[in-house]
Amino acid sequence: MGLRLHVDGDCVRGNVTFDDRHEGAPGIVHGGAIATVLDDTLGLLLVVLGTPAVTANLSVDYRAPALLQTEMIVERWLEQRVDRKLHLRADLSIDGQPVAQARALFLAVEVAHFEKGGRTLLPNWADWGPSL
Ligand SMILES: CCCCCCCCCC(=O)SCCNC(=O)CCNC(=O)[C@H](O)C(C)(C)COP(=O)(O)OP(=O)(O)OC[C@H]1O[C@@H](n2cnc3c(N)ncnc32)[C@H](O)[C@@H]1OP(=O)(O)O
Repeated sequence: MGLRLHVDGDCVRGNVTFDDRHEGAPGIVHGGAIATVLDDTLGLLLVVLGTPAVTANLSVDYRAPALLQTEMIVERWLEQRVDRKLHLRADLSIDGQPVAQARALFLAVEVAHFEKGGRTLLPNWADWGPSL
């Protein structure tokens, strides 16, 4: 998806441009592709926050048609943390106009949680960022 991310204080920002592979309705990005970007890229925010965590719940408000071949801005930040529960936001916009807005509940886990996937893991969570 050509996603480029950078850290800006406690916020992670990035640019993404969807192409024909991500088409849903004619000329419009599939909602599942949008949800994937909003969910999956929250991973870098978790590295910034220093907290391994996984998505427990994700809800997306689709506010305007997301056009193919159009650069969009993705922004993610922590809204609130209560014990293991991280309430995160992720927004997608074009020229400052909202396209999609996600609210997610992530639950903090031990890095060992990811061993269930059977991959060899980097032991230090802070080193996971570049793998995005
Ligand atoms: C840079 C690289 C980064 C790589 C990692 C990035 C992560 C990418 C994001 C993902 O896409 S992760 C993949 C999709 N998600 C998952 O695979 C998660 C699958 N679910 C689980 O593994 C477990 O359900 C989970 C760890 C989320 C929770 O199990 P736990 O046994 O640890 O918690 P528990 O069920 O006891 O619930 C703890 C609290 O959270 C609440 N809770 C759990 N699931 C909830 C839910 N879905 N909605 C609302 N609340 C929920 C639950 O009610 C409870 O509240 P209280 O403490 O107040 O009683």
